[in-house]
Amino acid sequence: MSQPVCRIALDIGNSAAKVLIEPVADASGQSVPQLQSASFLFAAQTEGQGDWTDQLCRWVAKCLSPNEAMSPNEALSPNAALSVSDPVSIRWWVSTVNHRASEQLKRFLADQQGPRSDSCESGLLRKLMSASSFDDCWREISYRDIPLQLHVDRPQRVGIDRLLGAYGAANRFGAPVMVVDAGSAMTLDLVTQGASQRSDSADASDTAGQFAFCGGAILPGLRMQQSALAAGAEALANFGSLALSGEGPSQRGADAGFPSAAAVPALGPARDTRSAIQLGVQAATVGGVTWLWQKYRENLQQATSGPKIPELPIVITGGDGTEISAYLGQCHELVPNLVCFALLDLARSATV
Ligand SMILES: Nc1ncnc2c1ncn2[C@@H]1O[C@H](COP(=O)(O)OP(=O)(O)O)[C@@H](O)[C@H]1O
Ligand SMILES: CC(C)(COP(=O)(O)O)[C@@H](O)C(=O)NCCC(=O)O
Ligand SMILES: [K+]
Repeated sequence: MSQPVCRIALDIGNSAAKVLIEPVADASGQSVPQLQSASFLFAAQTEGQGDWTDQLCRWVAKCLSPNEAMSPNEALSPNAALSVSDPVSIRWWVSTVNHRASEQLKRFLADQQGPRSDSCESGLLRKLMSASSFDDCWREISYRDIPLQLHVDRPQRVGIDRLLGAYGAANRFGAPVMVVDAGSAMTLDLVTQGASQRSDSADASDTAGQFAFCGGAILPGLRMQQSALAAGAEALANFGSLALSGEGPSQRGADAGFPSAAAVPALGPARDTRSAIQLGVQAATVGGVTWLWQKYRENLQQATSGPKIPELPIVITGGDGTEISAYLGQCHELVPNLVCFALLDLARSATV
C-alpha cells in the first residue's frame, strides 16, 4: 500500500502564517477527518520567542507524530494529535502574499532534508519533507490554478489570498457573495456567477469555473489603521504600540484594542483619545463593509436590470474577523481560515 498523504494548507499573510492540517488517510487507509489549525505571528521573532519557522514546523510535526517523545511544555492535548503513526507523505499547499516569509520557511524546510541539522531533534522536522524532492511536496498556488473567471484588469497582480477566499466562499455559499478578509489589510471582494460555459468546448477558458471574481476594495486593517495614526500624529504616537501576544487570531484581535461589542452603546461620540481612535477605526471598518455591501448590491441590480436589489450574503474571515463580526449589523457567516479551506478544496479537486 502506498504511503498515506497528508495535505497541509498554509496561508502566509503580511502578519501571520496560518496552517490547517488534513490527513487524507491513516496507515490502514481509513479517512482521518480531524482538522487541526494554528496561527504563527512573524512578530514573534522580534519578541524573542524564537523563530516562527521553527515553531510552525515543530507544531506540524507534533500533530503528525503523537508518539514522539516531547518535552512537557511542547505536548499537545491527546485529541489534538492526528493519530498518523506510520510515515506520511507531506504535501504543502501554499498561498503567499508575503514572499520574504514564504522563502524563509522554504529555506528552513529545505534545511531539514540535509544529512543532519542541529534544530532537528529526534527526526521530527525531517518527517515534514519526507517526499523525494522539494518540488514534489511544495505547491505554491498562482491565479492560474484557481477555477475562477477573473473579471479584473491584471489577474497576476491580485493577492492570491483574495482569489482563494473568493473561491472558498463561493464553494460553500454560492454566488453572488461578498468576501471580507480582515487581516493586515482588509479586502472586500465581490464574487458572482460567471458566464455559463459549454462543456464540449476545447477553449482553455472553460477551465475557469462557474464563479467570477469581480475585484473589490482594499482598506488598512484594524492594526494598520491604529499604527498609521500613531505614526502620523505626534499626540497619537502612544496609541499605536499594541501588545504583541503571539496568541491565536481572536486573542490577537482583542489585543488590537477594539472594544468589546458590549461596550458599543457607551461609545459615540468618544470622550477621550483612546476611545476616539477605537470609534474611528470601528466606523471606518464596519462602515466600509456596510457601504460597499450596498454598492455591490446596486451594481448587481444594474447588471441584471432586475426590479429588486439582489440578496448578497457576506462571508467574513481573517485575524480580525471575530471583531468585525461582533459589530456588523448585517447577517453574515464567519469562517475562520477560509483561505486554508480553499487550498484544501483545490487540493481535492482534479484541476491542479
Ligand atoms: N502581534 C500582532 N501582529 C500582527 N497582527 C496582529 C498582532 N496582534 C493582533 N493582530 C491582529 O491580526 C490582524 C492580522 O490578521 P491575519 O488574518 O493573520 O493577517 P494576515 O493575513 O495579513 O497575515 C491584524 O490586523 C491585527 O489586528
Ligand atoms: C491586499 C493584501 C495586501 C492583503 O494581504 P493580507 O492583509 O492578507 O496580508 C494582499 O492581498 C495583496 O498583497 N494583494 C496585492 C494587490 C491586489 O490584491 O490587488
Ligand atoms: K487580508
